[in-house]
Amino acid sequence: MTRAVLSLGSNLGDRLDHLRTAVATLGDAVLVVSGVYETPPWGDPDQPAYLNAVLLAVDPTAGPYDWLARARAAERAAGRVRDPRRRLGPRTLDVDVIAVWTDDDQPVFSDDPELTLPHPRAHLRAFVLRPWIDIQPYGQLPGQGWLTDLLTSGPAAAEVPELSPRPDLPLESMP
Ligand SMILES: Nc1ncnc2c1ncn2[C@@H]1O[C@H](COP(=O)(O)OP(=O)(O)OP(=O)(O)O)[C@@H](O)[C@H]1O
Ligand SMILES: Nc1nc2c(c(=O)[nH]1)N=C(CO)CN2
Repeated sequence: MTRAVLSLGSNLGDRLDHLRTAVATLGDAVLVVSGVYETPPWGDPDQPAYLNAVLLAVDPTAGPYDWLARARAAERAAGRVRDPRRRLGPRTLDVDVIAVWTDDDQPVFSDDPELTLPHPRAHLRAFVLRPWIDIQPYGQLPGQGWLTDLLTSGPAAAEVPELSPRPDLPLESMP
């Protein structure tokens, strides 16, 4: 399995630093990183605004569960503490596995609660789709369709105007 789209989110502490920790932890597998967006909290409104970004990672040796393990390692590196009473509550870093493709470019589908693929709520989240389309303008969310369609007429479309691009917060260091 080679290719994965991962989403990054942070709304506690030094948010940009936490996103950078995720990119650094994923290391050489990272192919391209989106710009950063400031986004209102989704699903649990009583918490600070998030910084969100999406990245495309490639590693011929990584299977789907390796991407999950790397996502969890990045969250640990950013000191994430889980609050079991608040599933969508604030966090230093959240790294979700949005979708994975095999060597021959076939999307992976899984209904394992430990790793559901594609991520079951990705199509509802402008904070995932908007940064993703920056790095893959012709991208598709497997099982849901074109990113362009999801962003213009899907359930996430209404939230797009609430996202603020933050070009002043680059995730990757300039050459
Ligand atoms: N595609 C996926 N990416 C990340 N975690 C997943 C995925 N599918 C299932 N999980 C499982 O979801 C559980 C909860 O993960 P987490 O606490 O990061 O959820 P969350 O980020 O708060 O909520 P959401 O999944 O809605 O973004 C984890 O135990 C993980 O194994
Ligand atoms: N804007 C925004 N809202 C969220 C986010 C997130 O990354 N961005 N993550 C959540 C839990 O996964 C819950 N709500």
